[in-house]
Amino acid sequence: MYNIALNISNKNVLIFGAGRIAERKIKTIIDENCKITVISVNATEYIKALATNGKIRLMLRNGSINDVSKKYFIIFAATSNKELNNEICKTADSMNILCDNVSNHNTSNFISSASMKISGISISINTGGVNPSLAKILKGELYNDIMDGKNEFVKHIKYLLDN
Ligand SMILES: C[C@@]1(CC(=O)O)c2cc3[nH]c(cc4nc(cc5[nH]c(cc(n2)[C@H]1CCC(=O)O)[C@@](C)(CC(=O)O)[C@@H]5CCC(=O)O)C(CC(=O)O)=C4CCC(=O)O)c(CCC(=O)O)c3CC(=O)O
Ligand SMILES: NC(=O)C1=CN([C@@H]2O[C@H](COP(=O)(O)OP(=O)(O)OC[C@H]3O[C@@H](n4cnc5c(N)ncnc54)[C@H](O)[C@@H]3O)[C@@H](O)[C@H]2O)C=CC1
Repeated sequence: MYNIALNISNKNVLIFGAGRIAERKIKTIIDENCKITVISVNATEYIKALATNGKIRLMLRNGSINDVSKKYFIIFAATSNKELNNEICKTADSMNILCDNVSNHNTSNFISSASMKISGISISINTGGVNPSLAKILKGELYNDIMDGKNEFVKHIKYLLDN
C-alpha cells in the first residue's frame, strides 16, 4: 500500500450505507469541505441530523452499482451487504474512481488509516488491511506517548510551525 494525503476539498464523495462504520468514515471527512452524498436503506441519528442541517445529501433507498458515476472522486462502500460492497468497488475501480470497501480490503483501491492531528501535523498508521484493530491500538499508544509531557514532540512541532 502506498501512503498519500488526499485533498478532497470541493470533491464529490459517495458513501453507500449509513450505519456505524459509515458514520465513522463521515466523521473523518466532514471537515474537509467536500460534497458528501449518502445512499442507504436507513441511517443513524447522527447522519440523519447532518442531512437535516444541509451538511450532506442523504438518499434513503437501496444502493446499486448504477449509482457509481464518474462525478464522484472517492467512494466508500460501507453497507452491511458485503456482496454489494464488492460489486461497488469493482465497478468504481474499473472507472478509475477511488473506492474503499470497508468489509473486504482485497477489492479496495485504497484503505483508511487510523489518524490523529496534533498541532496541525497529521500522523496516520495502517496495517495494509491486515489488522485494523492493531492500527487503532497503536494510534492510542502513540498519542499517549506524545502527549504525556515526557518528550518534546509537541513543543518541537510548535517551534517548527512558528519559525
Ligand atoms: C481495510 C480497512 C478498510 C477501511 O475501513 O478503510 C478496514 C477493514 C476492516 N476492519 C475490520 C474490523 C475492525 N476495524 C476496526 C477499526 C478501524 N478500522 C480502520 C481501517 C480499516 N479497516 C482499513 C484497514 C486499516 C489498516 O490496515 O490498518 C480504522 C483504522 C480507520 C477507520 O475506520 O477510519 C479504524 C480505527 C479507527 C480509529 O480509532 O482510529 C476495528 C476496531 C474498532 O472498530 O474498534 C475492527 C474490529 C472490531 C469490529 O469488527 O468492529 C474488518 C472486519 C469486519 C467484519 O468482521 O465484518 C474489516 C474488513 C477487512 O478486513 O477487509
Ligand atoms: N472497516 C471497518 O473498520 C469495519 C468494517 N466492518 C464492516 O462494515 C460493514 C458495515 O458495518 P456497520 O456499519 O456496523 O453495519 P450497520 O448495520 O450499522 O449499517 C449498515 C448500513 O448499510 C445499509 N444498507 C444495507 N443494505 C443496503 C443496500 N442494499 N443499499 C444501501 N444501503 C444498504 C443499512 O441501511 C445500514 O445503514 C459490514 O459489512 C462490516 O463487515 C465492520 C467493522 C469494522
